[in-house]
Amino acid sequence: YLLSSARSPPPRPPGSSAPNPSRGKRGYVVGGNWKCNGTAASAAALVETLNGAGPIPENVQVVVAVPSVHVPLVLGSLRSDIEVAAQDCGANAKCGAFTGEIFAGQLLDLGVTWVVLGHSERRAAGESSALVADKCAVAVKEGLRVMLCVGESLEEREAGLTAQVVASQLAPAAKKLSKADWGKVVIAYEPVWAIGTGKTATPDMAQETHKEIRTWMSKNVGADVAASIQIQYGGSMKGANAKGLLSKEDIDGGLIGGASLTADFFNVINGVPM
Ligand SMILES: O=C(CO)COP(=O)(O)O
Repeated sequence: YLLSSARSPPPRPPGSSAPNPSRGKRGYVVGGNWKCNGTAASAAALVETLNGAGPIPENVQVVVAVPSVHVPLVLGSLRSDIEVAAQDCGANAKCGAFTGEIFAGQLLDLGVTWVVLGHSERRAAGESSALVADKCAVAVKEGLRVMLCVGESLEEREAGLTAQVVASQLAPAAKKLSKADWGKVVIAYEPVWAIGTGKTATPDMAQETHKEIRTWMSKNVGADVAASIQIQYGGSMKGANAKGLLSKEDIDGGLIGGASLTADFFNVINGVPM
């Protein structure tokens, strides 16, 4: 697939947010998931808000996941130190007769550098972890970076199944992806009960699951990958609660829904420890 990126390359290569010496090699990734919100006019206004917000700290990589229909508008107008993600892509490994799908290579062709995969709202619409893993493999092969979302329901948490659920969501990806592929992946831990509900996991609850994810990755993919992979927290994260979450050892950023549609997104970004 011929790539002719419409956007000049981002100033920082993927994955190169500056390290914080106290946390090994990992910098932070803060994603804004706009979900299925907005019009062309409101997307343009949000771009203006982001363009006018202050500088981004050295140790943070910022990405916004915008509705596919708004990708060209955002790529053409957004400040170049924020990267652009799609919210999904197809499992098809090429262009062709796949009505309604978007091939990962088509996203790269536009200048999109990331894709969110396996969001709970897509899983609720019927996506299996096996399908999500297939999509991850195609996306990474084409050169996209992936935010791979996992997370348990309230029922599962109350039954003590959180660690098992996230492991089962990661397992098919672990079968499909090589260690090098994992270098292109960020895991977003998003407990379903915290998404859009105003109920945030406490920093300690989130840290516990992030640590379990890292331990699982160490056993099932490799200690090196586990040590370097960035794990974002998502679920009612906003400026007011970001600092507490981001101060935790295994929380390497956030994936922000509602608050990413407002200037509060930058309060999350600025909540990252220096
Ligand atoms: O789903 C989310 C990000 O992907 C989180 O959404 P909220 O921040 O609106 O809870």
